[in-house]
Amino acid sequence: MDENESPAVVVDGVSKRYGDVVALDGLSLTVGRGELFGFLGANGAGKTTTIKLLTGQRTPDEGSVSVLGRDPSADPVETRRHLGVLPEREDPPSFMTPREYFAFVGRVRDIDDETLAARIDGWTTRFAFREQLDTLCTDLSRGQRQKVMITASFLHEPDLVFIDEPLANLDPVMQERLKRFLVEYTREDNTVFLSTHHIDVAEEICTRVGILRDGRLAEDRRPASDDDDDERLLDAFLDGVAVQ
Ligand SMILES: Nc1ncnc2c1ncn2[C@@H]1O[C@H](COP(=O)(O)OP(=O)(O)OP(=O)(O)O)[C@@H](O)[C@H]1O
Repeated sequence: MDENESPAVVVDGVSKRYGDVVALDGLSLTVGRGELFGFLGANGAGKTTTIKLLTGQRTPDEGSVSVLGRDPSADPVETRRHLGVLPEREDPPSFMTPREYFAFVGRVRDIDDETLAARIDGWTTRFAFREQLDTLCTDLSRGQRQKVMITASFLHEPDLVFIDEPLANLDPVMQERLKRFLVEYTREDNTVFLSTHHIDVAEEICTRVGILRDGRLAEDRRPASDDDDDERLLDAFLDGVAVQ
């Protein structure tokens, strides 16, 4: 299959252990191009592990993964050129300003100066942080640092973006703007793989949702809309969890 026709993400029978801990146990999952895929699961369910496998930071013990038709561990640097990644709990370099950090990202991702300037302008407008562009990242608030990280992960407008809990630390207005952006971005046939605990957000914006449980995909479905009788996502999530 041509790389441009292959699904955005394929996980095929993947198992991953850390010592005695079984993080993934025969996980299979396919995400098509243009989907806004919500990846849900309890703490420790294996969401971050899955993203690490898909971004070439780990290799499966069994099974295989492919992103955009490529094996990410075979050539992680080349694969990453086509991906955006917003890792959980990561900050921009404390010793750089956002402008310097974006210039660095622009250089390694081959973005020309004019395009880079236009994209930075778009993101600083969307997230209202133009005035912080020349402040050292160490002096930014947590939400401001999160805005910088989100901007950096989308700067090269990759075909596929993995974002882990992107709404963390954003105020409600910024959350709304990011949600709208994600919907628009995937309408242009880009794919977003959104790992989150915000079930309401997944229900609101995702085109498909997977719930990870016991290292496998327990649910793979469209979110319920207000006018249908499908089980709500929260109920589907709670079905597999012993609530005390
Ligand atoms: N480097 C590691 N060494 C040992 N165990 C690990 C390591 N990374 C993850 N694990 C274990 O693997 C399991 C899956 O962890 P993972 O971080 O993938 O879960 P998660 O779904 O992202 O959780 P959360 O929602 O809490 O972020 C957990 O039991 C975790 O303790």
